[in-house]
Amino acid sequence: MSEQFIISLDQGTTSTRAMLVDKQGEIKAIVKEELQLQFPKPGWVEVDAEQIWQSTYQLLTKLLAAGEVTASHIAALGITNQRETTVIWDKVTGKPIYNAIVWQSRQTEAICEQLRQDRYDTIIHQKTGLLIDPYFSGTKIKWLLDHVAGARQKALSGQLLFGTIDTWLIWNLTGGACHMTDVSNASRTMLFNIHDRCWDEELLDLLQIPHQLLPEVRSSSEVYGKTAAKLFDSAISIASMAGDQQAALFGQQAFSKGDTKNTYGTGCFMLMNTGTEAVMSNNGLLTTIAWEIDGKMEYALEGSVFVAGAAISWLQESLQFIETAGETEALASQVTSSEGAYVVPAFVGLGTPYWRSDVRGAIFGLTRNTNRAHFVRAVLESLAYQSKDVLQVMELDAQIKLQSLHVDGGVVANNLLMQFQSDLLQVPVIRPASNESTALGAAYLAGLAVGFWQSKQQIAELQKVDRTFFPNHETDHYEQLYAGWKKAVKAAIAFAD
Ligand SMILES: Nc1ncnc2c1ncn2[C@@H]1O[C@H](COP(=O)(O)OP(=O)(O)O)[C@@H](O)[C@H]1O
Ligand SMILES: O=P(O)(O)OC[C@H](O)CO
Repeated sequence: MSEQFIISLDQGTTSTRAMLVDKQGEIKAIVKEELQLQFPKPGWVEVDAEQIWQSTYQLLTKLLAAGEVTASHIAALGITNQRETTVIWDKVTGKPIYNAIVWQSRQTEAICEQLRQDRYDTIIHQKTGLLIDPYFSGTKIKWLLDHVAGARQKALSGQLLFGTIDTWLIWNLTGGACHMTDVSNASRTMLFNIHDRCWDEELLDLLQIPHQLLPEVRSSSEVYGKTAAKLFDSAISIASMAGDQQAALFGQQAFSKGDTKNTYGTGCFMLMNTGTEAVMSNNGLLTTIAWEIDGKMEYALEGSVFVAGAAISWLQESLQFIETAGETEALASQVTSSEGAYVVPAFVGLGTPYWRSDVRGAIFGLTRNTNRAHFVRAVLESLAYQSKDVLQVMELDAQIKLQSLHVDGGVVANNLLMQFQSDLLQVPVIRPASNESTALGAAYLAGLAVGFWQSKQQIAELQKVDRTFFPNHETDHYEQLYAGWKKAVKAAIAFAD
């Protein structure tokens, strides 16, 4: 049998998934394993990096068995990963010196506050496209070197290696032969100059990070190396690495400037392809590298909503208004509007474009008539309003008018919300047939590198749409609703002030 599949490995925050993808872009087998996060102190989020590697390896073995194939049937393996999460390990023993610090973790807030006070905001934004925040890897590396006994000394003597999860996995998969990352992951470290395409010496000095700790930065689609002989019955080429949000953009075939996707999971991540131009935002969006293919780097603007699906989980788990997330659609359909009720689910503050971590959730416009259906509808609508908040500044910064929005993530099963999103934005909302855009993106990038697919054009032809939601053109009505949302957000901010 010839090489029939690409393996796509999607290492996310709460789970790892591995898939076999065929030439038609169909997923032929999928296996998944949950991960145990650790919360050692309030606001800290960590995970056992060794567990990530061990479970990934087991999952790959399981995938081959589930698909009834051997490694010789695999054309290439692609890696996509939760971004920013930081691991430092000893290159001799291969053991991490501490847990991986997860992107959500706030333990480096004090380091960030110092950088803000020292007025590094502008320089960091200009060089990296990012804002100073514990979210990104740079301050997490500094924290590890400062807090783990002996780490700084070992780092200086070249004994330690740093990596985001892509790097940690490729290093283990290749038996230590590849200490590499790709440009999309590097662009989330707050150490990478996204214009000059290199680790930035000034930022490394600022955070006291020795250069020898850092991986070599490669493109997102090329053969980096092969899996170590001991792992599978034959070696598999590893041919893509990409951060999961960028991979989702690629998986949605958002190849042209202005193409935009929104992933509705726990939070929302919206990315717009801005082509070869790194558009710098004046409104709190991040500028990030989308991917590099054949020496050509492309960029994206990114905005995030902290609470999206998490608000649905809140209805289910904390308020017990619903038993399953899916019920929200039938419930909200019982009414034609929220009748003036607005829920601002700012449980952990507001992200783009407000960046107010001190704001908390609020409810407005209740009447004696407001019932469960109105309330659930208001929560669903809040996801669409928050996405519009992000998109408005994105269009402004990119000087691009959105033509349609590609969507993915667990929440997009909700037809009522997708229709409302289309009405509110006044553009078609396109839901793909497969909800695995992230994994498909990594598969496509790997497939391009080994000739499994010949071109982006060929990949674009694989696109299968489940449903397109077209806008209802009562624009005044939706503008009025949105104006109400803006007032609600303003009032929630005023309450925090
Ligand atoms: N039909 C639905 N309507 C609204 N929300 C939903 C629906 N189905 C799932 N969700 C929500 O989607 C979220 C999970 O999406 P997922 O993409 O798996 O998230 P993540 O990758 O961030 O863990 C949960 O918060 C869940 O409540
Ligand atoms: O693992 P996910 O899908 O929640 O994605 C996490 C993001 O990459 C964080 O930037």
